[in-house]
Amino acid sequence: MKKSPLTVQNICGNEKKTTGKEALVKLLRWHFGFSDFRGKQLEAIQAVLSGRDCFCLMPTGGGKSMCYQIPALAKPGIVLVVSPLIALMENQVMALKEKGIAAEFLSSTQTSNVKSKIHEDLDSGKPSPRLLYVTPELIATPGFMSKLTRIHTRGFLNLIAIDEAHCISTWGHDFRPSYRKLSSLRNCLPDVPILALTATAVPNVQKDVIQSLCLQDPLVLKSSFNRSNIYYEVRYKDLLDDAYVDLSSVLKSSGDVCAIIYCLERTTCDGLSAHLSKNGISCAAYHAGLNNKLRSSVLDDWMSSKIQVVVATVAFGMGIDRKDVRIVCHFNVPKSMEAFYQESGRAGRDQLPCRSLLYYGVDDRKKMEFILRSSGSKKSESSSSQDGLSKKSISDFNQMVEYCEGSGCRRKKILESFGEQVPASLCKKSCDACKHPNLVAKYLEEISIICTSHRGNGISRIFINSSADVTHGEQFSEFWNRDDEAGTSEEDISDSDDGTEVVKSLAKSKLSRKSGVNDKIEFLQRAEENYYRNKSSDKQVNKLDKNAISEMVRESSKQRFLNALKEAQQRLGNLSIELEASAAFFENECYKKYGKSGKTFYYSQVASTLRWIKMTNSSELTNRLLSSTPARPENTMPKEEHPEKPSRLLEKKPIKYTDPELHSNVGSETTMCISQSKTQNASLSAELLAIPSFSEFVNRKKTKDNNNPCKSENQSPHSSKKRMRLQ
Ligand SMILES: Nc1ncnc2c1ncn2[C@@H]1O[C@H](COP(=O)(O)OP(=O)(O)OP(=O)(O)O)[C@@H](O)[C@H]1O
Ligand SMILES: [Mg+2]
Repeated sequence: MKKSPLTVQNICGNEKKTTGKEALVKLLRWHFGFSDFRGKQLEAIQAVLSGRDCFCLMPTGGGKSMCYQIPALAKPGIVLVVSPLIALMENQVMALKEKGIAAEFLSSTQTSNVKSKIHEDLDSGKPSPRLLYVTPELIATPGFMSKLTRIHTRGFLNLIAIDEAHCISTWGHDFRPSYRKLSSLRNCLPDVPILALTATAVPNVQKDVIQSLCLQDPLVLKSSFNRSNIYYEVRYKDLLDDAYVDLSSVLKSSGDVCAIIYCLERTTCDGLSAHLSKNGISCAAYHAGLNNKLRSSVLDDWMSSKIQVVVATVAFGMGIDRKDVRIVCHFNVPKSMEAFYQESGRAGRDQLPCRSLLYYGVDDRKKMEFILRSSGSKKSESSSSQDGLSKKSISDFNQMVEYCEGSGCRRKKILESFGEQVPASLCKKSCDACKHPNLVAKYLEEISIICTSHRGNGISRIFINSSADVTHGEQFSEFWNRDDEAGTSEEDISDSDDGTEVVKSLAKSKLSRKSGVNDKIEFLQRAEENYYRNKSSDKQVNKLDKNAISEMVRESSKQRFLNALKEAQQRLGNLSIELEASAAFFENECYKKYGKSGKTFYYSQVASTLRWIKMTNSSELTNRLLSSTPARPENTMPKEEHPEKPSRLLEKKPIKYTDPELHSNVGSETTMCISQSKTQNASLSAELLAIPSFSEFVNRKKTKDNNNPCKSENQSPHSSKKRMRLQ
């Protein structure tokens, strides 16, 4: 229901009282129905109403818009709002109009008829909009700047609000060159207060924003970045049989909840959206490849709950405000912690519990690294200062990798990346690493095996596959910074810019064939697209690939076994074993078991065997090496698979030792002299303990540590580190 406008003058009749809390709360209740201000809203509002500049850092969903919407209602005149996305402006203006608040926006998407009506109104003796939303590009045009100056001279311009102000900083994660031109606002309109708002600014970005906008003695308001109602979780694609199926069942089991799924590429959006729809989930794709009409209709349908799930590229980002988003899923790893924070911040804006789910894949990581490096070389070609930026984007991305691959509280990692030091207890088990530490430690162990094997591979697989023909790819990612924006024309700006930029940059490199570097980049971009297109186009091959354990992975596992055995040898003192052959033996055991199950099973076997080696005692280890695995006909096993028979794994000289640990395991006091006789092997193998599963391992370990605290303190640094991770 629309309400008639209420100004502070109506309430108080007295200009002096208009910035008092009581009057402002009345405005808030009347127009927005909220009982009180949140966080630092009131301080920001009072500062700007008193004519002071203000820099306001509030978390995503914290209510920054209110900091300029209330001032717009408190005084006659106009609040100018600079916003980076047309979709965002449209959205806010529509919501304000529904509340009976006069608001307009100016953008290239409007018809000239609509635009000229707004301009006429602005030129009139009494302009009607209380809030006028514009793009930074429009501000940069001389015509519009003189219009603003005229409005100001007539005493109608109360405040300039720069929303998503981090876009002004080249160090910000979503830099927009057009934002830099906003510095002219202070020169042309020196006495109009400026309010800069952002949710994502590390300290040097904050400084940059304040300097670039020439804020004078601003009131700096900072709130914690913590989004306590978001539960953070990472799922590992490499450990899942099918991430599509997994996501689909997560969504189904969560009920018909509202969700945003972010993907790197448009083709993934389309494919995933089709998959989810087939599984009965109400969803649609949203990306820059769709025309404006279709995009608006998807946004409208989603905002009005006609559809619950949007599968989108980052074109669907900053400022999107549907209150009841319960799940934000990143189906590909984002490029930086700031981007991740912004996007996951779309969840739970009603302050109710919600979930951030990130699907992390080692291939995705490699792909992002590749793109960041390629875009870095492209940039450094034009300007050496860009080189620093490309290094920065890689180090920004590394924070995201650490978020996924590192152990410890995810919330703490997010907050620390913004320079906020917090105790781990702050999380209150609201991330997977705090809630299920053992499980997450297990996943991380398995992932580290996969990562090692990828590292062993040297340069990205993309390069290996890049000899394929050049594709005229339609598969674009939309995460690029917007620093390639071509001109200052307002026409350049829309929320589809991301996609346009990629098209432009590809086109550019096509044109400048003379440049060797450009050629290379173009080739690599295409090769990369080709690689991923091929990868997703052939489902059959894909399925086979998914379960294949490459020689490289096997080699890397052997290497890990070798390292673990070396450590065990040091830890256990007098253990004489053939290291290389034993490593091959353990790897082969895992590989044979994998034959029966999937790739995940292999990784999990390798991980649990490694854990076992790291914690086991001499006798268990020796017995394991002496044991024959159940006989397998010689001809079914390729020779190179099992180069060493178990009997050759122990060094030739007999070792005499007494191990008290063995007593508890085999139930009798044993002083044993190992020989390699087959008979003896057979009798020993009957007494062998199986390599424990992960939960058995943890429980056994807990019991051991409880029984013998001194011993656990004396363990090697490596095992103590692991113990910390498991607890
Ligand atoms: N004082 C308040 N009490 C209750 N709800 C509020 C209050 N202020 C704002 N909100 C609501 O909080 C939600 C988030 O507000 P808003 O869109 O302004 O967040 P934001 O800080 O701009 O976030 P982002 O950085 O993600 O754009 C909105 O739905 C808004 O209506
Ligand atoms: Mg906002």
